[in-house]
Amino acid sequence: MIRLENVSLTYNQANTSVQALQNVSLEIKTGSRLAIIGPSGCGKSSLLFLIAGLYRPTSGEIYISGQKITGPRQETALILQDYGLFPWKTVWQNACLGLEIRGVAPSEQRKIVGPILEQLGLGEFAHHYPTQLSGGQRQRVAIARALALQPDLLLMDEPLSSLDALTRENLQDFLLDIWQRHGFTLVLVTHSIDEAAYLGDYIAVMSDRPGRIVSLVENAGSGSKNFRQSQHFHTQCNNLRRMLGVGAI
Ligand SMILES: Nc1ncnc2c1ncn2[C@@H]1O[C@H](COP(=O)(O)OP(=O)(O)OP(=O)(O)O)[C@@H](O)[C@H]1O
Repeated sequence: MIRLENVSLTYNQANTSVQALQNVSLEIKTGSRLAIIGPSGCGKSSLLFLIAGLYRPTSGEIYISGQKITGPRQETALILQDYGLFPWKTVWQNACLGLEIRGVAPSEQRKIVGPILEQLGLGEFAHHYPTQLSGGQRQRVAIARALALQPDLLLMDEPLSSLDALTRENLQDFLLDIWQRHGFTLVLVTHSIDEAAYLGDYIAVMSDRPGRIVSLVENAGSGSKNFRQSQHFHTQCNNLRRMLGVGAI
């Protein structure tokens, strides 16, 4: 269980202060998929960085499995929008990076990363560089790098936003598949109403800045591949659209 208790965050800079989040309280069940959606600048990424332990709340507390978060934890993986791949490293080297930083021996890295690249359909691209890959393949390398760390919590910030619609839908299915196989908790920030409704078994809808959770929507039925074609999916998208206000994001 991930628990946020009255979390607020204010960025203080030289002469200005910006309150990004205000009294966010939220419980995320272990093994669930939470999609966070809200207007641009409402504090979604900030919330993700707080859960990752990269930022500290100005007030309030965050607990993961009962442990108060005071910094990054080994079992949390974070994937950013630009994927964070090093262009001068191959797919294999990029996928091994997290393990290398943790000092895992190369022989062990091979045992962990080999099967993951195969599973993600990247086996034959192991010696390619990121510039030689499509956007969808790059995203899968970033996922491979995260999975190599065997996370129990995967945080993703707008992971699919730069991809074309078809690749995006394929990767959404792919993400569900990976989630089913690996059983981590998934917390995903997205601008896309469809994506939130397709991927989240819970959807946290945020207000304008300072961001608050205005609604936590249960999204029964999501997680199956034919959900996108269902009436329930379209109803859910319309509900979210109403909550966010047309043109709000
Ligand atoms: N490091 C920072 N220093 C100062 N202000 C920041 C910092 N990071 C974010 N902010 C401000 O905090 C607010 C929330 O930003 P954040 O990136 O969390 O929002 P977001 O909902 O993820 O935005 P978007 O949907 O546009 O990506 C914004 O007003 C932003 O300008």
